[in-house]
Amino acid sequence: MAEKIKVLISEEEVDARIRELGEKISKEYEGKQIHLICVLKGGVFFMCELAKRITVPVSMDFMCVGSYGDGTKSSGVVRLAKDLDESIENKEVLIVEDIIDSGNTLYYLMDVLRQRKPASLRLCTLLDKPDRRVKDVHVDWTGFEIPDEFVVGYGLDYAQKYRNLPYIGVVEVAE
Ligand SMILES: O=P(O)(O)OC[C@H]1O[C@H](OP(=O)(O)OP(=O)(O)O)[C@H](O)[C@@H]1O
Ligand SMILES: Nc1nc2[nH]cnc2c(=O)[nH]1
Repeated sequence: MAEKIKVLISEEEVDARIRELGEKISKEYEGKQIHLICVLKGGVFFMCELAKRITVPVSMDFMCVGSYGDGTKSSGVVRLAKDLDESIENKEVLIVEDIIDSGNTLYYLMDVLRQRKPASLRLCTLLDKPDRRVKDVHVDWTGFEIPDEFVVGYGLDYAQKYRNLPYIGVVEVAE
């Protein structure tokens, strides 16, 4: 079975939108330092590009969580594989995620991080798939709302493949 990738959002569209988000976020945090938290593994490409477009000072840390394994459906159980290195107490925390789908991952993560008493806790996601939400999550900045399709690229994988695509695509399996 061969897999083909259909482009859903082009590299140029993604780049332009990340620039816009960087401007908006920089304005919102004027005079402050942002502590970016990247949700590994998928969030890493978006985090790097977004961080480069933010003009206020930033620090960053990384957390690794997962509930999908190699499949296309959330198991519903979020596993914390790597915690943050530093305390977030009194910091202006911005979580940077590649996608919010069922909401299970972010619901869990926001709950864990809120208990650590950051000065503020906000969320920026490159993609949002609102049709599949089972847990209510407040999103502060969204790159693109997308339909209910399993997407790859820009950090997003299908059985660990395709994370390195510079655009967002949908996997089509041809017999
Ligand atoms: O809203 P949800 O349904 O919880 O889905 C969103 C999560 O799914 C993906 O992570 P995944 O568990 O595939 O781990 P990965 O980033 O390491 O690929 C993605 O990076 C999000 O963290
Ligand atoms: N690769 C990938 N991971 C996801 N995790 C939650 N939704 C998705 C999706 O559409 N694609």
